[in-house]
Amino acid sequence: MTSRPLPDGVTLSEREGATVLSARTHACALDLSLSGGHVTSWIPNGHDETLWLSPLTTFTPGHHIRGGVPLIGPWFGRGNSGTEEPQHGWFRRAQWKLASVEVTPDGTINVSLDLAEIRNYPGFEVEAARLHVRAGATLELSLDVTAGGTPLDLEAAFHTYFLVSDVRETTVGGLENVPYTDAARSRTAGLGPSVLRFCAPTDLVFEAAPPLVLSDPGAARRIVIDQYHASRTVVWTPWQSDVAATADIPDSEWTRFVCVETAVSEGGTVHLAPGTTHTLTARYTLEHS
Ligand SMILES: O=P(O)(O)OC[C@H]1O[C@@H](O)[C@H](O)[C@@H](O)[C@@H]1O
Repeated sequence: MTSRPLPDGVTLSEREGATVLSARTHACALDLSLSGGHVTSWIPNGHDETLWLSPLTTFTPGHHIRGGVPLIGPWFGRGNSGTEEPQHGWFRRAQWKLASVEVTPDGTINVSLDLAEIRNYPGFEVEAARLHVRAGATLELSLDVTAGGTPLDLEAAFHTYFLVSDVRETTVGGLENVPYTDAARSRTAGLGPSVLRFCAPTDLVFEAAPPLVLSDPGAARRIVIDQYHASRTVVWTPWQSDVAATADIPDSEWTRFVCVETAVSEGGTVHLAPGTTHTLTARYTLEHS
């Protein structure tokens, strides 16, 4: 961004070498790191924290942050080939730069970040990417990805870690009869239940991205998840049995989050002609229940 002054309530600070933007307005509090283009906290006025952030995470540039909203792309997991490195692509490890920030009279914060570090991997030529964050009573995230000079089979996701009081009590509605593959169980196929509950490690890839409701009765709240230009919803929790496999999640924290990911991935790839752009959007709205 130019050297224009930041709006009232918006500050930039440094954490472990990363630049962190914090905004405090009468509509919400928002924190995001320019390393990874990563939203780490959103607290709409009248509610508690929405996003889980690992107490063991690092913000160090070049690594990825555990928790918040990791930006996945330009491939998901190990990609269509099954062999891409690093896992979940490089957007979440790259440096992003502040393109603009404004606060509207109602306290909504609009931030745009541009991908500042294009990495070259054969078959994944990215010309540009921009993240738009609109945070107030709702949080809306849009990721524009533009293909480079060759066609791009794009995979991308908002890999959002929602803070819940207990994953064992948490449910997800909106996936009834949606076909899924179960990545935790040899990719067996199934159909989503009317209400998805958690009782084991879960890694379900649903073949649609409908509106969802994440219910957290312990916190007496619901989170409405609206998804646009997405083809997949991924629901993940390592559960108690698998949490130790992820070094930057304390073993005791497994009950405290569930990932509901708005994605174009795993059979739902977007085929982009050179120079064309796809925009993936997720919007979160909190309701007291
Ligand atoms: O540890 P990572 O790379 O952030 O991935 C966490 C999880 O992310 C999910 O999206 C995947 O479906 C899981 O298979 C994976 O374990």
